Amino acid sequence: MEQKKYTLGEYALLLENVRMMKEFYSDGQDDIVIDYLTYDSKQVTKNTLFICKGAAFKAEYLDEAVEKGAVAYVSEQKFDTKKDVPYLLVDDIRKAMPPLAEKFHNAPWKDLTIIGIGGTKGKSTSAYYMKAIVDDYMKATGGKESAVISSIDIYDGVITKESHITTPEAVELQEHFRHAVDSGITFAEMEVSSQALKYNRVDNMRLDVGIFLNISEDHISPIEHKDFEDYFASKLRIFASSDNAVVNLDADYAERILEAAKCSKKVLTFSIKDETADVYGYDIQKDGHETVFTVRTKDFDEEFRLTMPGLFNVENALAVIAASILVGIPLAYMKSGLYRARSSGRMELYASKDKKIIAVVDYAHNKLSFEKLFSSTRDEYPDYEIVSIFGCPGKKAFIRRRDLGTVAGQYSKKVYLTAEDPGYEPVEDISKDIAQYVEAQNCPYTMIEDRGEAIKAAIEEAEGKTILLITGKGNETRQKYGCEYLDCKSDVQYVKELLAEYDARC
Ligand SMILES: CC(=O)N[C@H]1[C@@H](OP(=O)(O)OP(=O)(O)OC[C@H]2O[C@@H](n3ccc(=O)[nH]c3=O)[C@H](O)[C@@H]2O)O[C@H](CO)[C@@H](O)[C@@H]1O[C@H](C)C(=O)N[C@@H](C)C(=O)N[C@H](CCC(=O)O)C(=O)O
Ligand SMILES: Nc1ncnc2c1ncn2[C@@H]1O[C@H](COP(=O)(O)OP(=O)(O)OP(=O)(O)O)[C@@H](O)[C@H]1O
Repeated sequence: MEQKKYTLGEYALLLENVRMMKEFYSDGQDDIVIDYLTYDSKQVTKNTLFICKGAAFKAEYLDEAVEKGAVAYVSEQKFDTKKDVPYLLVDDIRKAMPPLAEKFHNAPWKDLTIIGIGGTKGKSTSAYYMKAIVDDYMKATGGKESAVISSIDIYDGVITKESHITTPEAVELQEHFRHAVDSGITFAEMEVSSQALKYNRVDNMRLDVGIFLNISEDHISPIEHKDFEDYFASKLRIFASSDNAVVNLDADYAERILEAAKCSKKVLTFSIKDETADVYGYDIQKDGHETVFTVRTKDFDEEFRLTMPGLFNVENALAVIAASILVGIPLAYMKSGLYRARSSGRMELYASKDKKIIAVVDYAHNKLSFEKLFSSTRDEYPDYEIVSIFGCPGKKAFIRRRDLGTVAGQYSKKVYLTAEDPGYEPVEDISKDIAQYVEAQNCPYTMIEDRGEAIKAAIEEAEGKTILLITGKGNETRQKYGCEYLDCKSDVQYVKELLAEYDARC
């Protein structure tokens, strides 16, 4: 469908109306129609309104943009461009992007039911649980597969791609929503990161439901959040954008989360501990590889099943059951969707033919997820000894080295320390940092930089029934070394190949 386009003057008026405009220089070109909006000079085409933003922005990007067809730029400062071009100066470019993006794409979010998912851990898993439920409902009612914006991948009806960021900038976000609406899609699930909330990526749109899963110390570093309060306060901002809210009563700081959620029209709580929760999960048991649990709400008291391992996933399931209730999805689709739901690179389980080795590829990489993963594995597989294989990223979230080393050391028979996006830091230095905490738990360890070699050694050296927890990379096929992303096999690929070799040997 052809979208309505606006003139430079109309964008200027918008910024004036929302009191963001500092200075407008039109050079008499108010009536020029804007055909494209971007902050990346490489993407500029004819009649683009170009956004200058970011710490790494250079004046030469603007010159390149003008050369390629930008007819005006929005910026916090004036640039001495090679060619004279109109400009719109604003105080805060991050705040200015969402209204511009919303107008350029004609507010597509208004035509979608959007479920936003926030929290330290479980966002991607819950997004795919929600998607499975919505898509079962859509299939039964003749609707289109829902759109999803997650840290794993993005689907919007037009684009399917691996993600590089959890929550895109408003310019891309609204473009994905526009694609979805134009493709006839009516539902979207999206992860809402703390960075997105801090840096206004989800301004100028509403979530039909905002889910708050949990909060634990993470993402604190010079390039993310300066401290826990900044991280937590950013996460709580999800409710300011949500019509309805879902809150985990079992989360740390639940009272403060509930207080913040009060600005939403309706709040549904969930819990596996508190019977008074609106969505109460109880009787959680294993039935073979399946997790069985019962859910009590004011309208039903029903058994659900998850085929994806991980007892902690019951919490993610309760969250999306609450969201499904809020958007009116019938019970049958909650059940069928959750039964088949999967999340790529999360709790993917592979066993050797003799069942002596189970390899779990998972994405746990902070304290909260490590504690949940290791304790849940001990409960779900009591006959197996845990051996873990993981690393930590270079130059960020330093606290993880202590937390992961300690938790893994507590639960594991042996730890293999390996590469996980080392960036500019030598893997050996990162591994040594983690190793001191593993050692403090009297747990033996080995340092093997190559992930494939580390997994291979763990399989070859396994004694008795062993469950390998291979964490932190999921299904990713790239490792960050320096500023380069180098192609590599995913942990899933390594596990499949190495278990096949093991089976052939036995
Ligand atoms: C703090 C923050 O929001 N940073 C994001 C932000 O960077 P920025 O605005 O500073 O821009 P920049 O990277 O300095 O680049 C400068 C500008 O030059 C432009 N450019 C660059 C090259 C060129 O040739 N031409 C050109 O026009 C770029 O398009 C960009 O606009 O905009 C960039 C996209 O333009 C993002 O990639 C970047 O995320 C960085 C890489 C990042 O790692 N962010 C993490 C911390 C993050 O957001 N993580 C959360 C998950 C964590 C959580 O749960 O909170 C997430 O949502 O992914
Ligand atoms: N509700 C939960 N509580 C704690 N840990 C969880 C929960 N759900 C999943 N996990 C663990 O956290 C890992 C990451 O899960 P997931 O990718 O769903 O979270 P996320 O919030 O998207 O994470 P990230 O912000 O790192 O992308 C999983 O592999 C699992 O080990």
